[in-house]
Amino acid sequence: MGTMIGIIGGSGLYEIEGLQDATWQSVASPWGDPSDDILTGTLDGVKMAFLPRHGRGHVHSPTTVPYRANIDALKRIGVTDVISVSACGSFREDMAPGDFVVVDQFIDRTFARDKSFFGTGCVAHVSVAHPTCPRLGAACLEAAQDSGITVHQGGTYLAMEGPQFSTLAESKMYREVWGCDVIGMTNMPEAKLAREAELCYASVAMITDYDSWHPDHGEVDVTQIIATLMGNADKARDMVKKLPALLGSDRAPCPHGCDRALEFAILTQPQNRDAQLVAKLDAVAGRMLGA
Ligand SMILES: CSC[C@H]1O[C@H](OP(=O)(O)O)[C@H](O)[C@@H]1O
Ligand SMILES: Nc1ncnc2[nH]cnc12
Repeated sequence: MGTMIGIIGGSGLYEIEGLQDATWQSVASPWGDPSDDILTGTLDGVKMAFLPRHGRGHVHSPTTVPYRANIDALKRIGVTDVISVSACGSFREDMAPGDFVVVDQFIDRTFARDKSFFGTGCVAHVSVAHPTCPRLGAACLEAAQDSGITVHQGGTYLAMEGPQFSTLAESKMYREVWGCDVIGMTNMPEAKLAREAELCYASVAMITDYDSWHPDHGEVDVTQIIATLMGNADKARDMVKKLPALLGSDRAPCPHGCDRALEFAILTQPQNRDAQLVAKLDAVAGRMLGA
């Protein structure tokens, strides 16, 4: 099977440049409409897909991003590796605005989103102990370093519901008690859904601010975030351009098993499965369900 890199662009990253045969294509999903059309093309001989998470023109809030449709649509068009690029606040002095962090853990505090493709009539329990793919994360780290970006390896991302930013008390708790490194509003349930869909997933946080805990920086100011994002977006595009050469067009089975996550996860017996749900799972779990 060939590699197809899927980039989910967060706030400030609504398109990427340099794709050969670039086309915006509409992808229908049984899970609803994705955030936008998907830009497909080729870069250095590797197939690429780009989906702006909030839609072009920033239409979807973190709560209303159609996470299931997005992951389903990416898998449906053949994406094998998903890289999320997201604007994030920082809980660490040494992770400064302008820096990137290759996130490897999450704490999920979101509560108003559909978090699974599975449910009544087809129950599955996948492991998300290690929610990101180390192979893909390593490629992102190298791509960022090669682009001259100050990038940190590893970090815990607190996923909050939003859309309001954190209170000072929350910010201090996430930092001092829970030991989180960065905060954002969108990587959950995205990472969990990617695992259910047996896709490798890596997350690159572009630091835009110090959230509200920092005594010298006061509260989060979205105009400041946007200003930082404008500088970050070009860096993110540079990083993306380096990824195809690092990942290559031939794809071996994931050494960490991301592409086999459903192997022993589906508990509902074939005779007890809901036919409609099984049909909706054709792209996500067709390998296991034979749908
Ligand atoms: C523009 S500030 C808040 C907004 O930015 C982040 O979006 P994304 O993760 O898609 O880059 C954050 O999660 C909020 O949605
Ligand atoms: N401080 C912050 N909190 C949540 N999401 C963010 N996105 C960018 N900065 C953020």
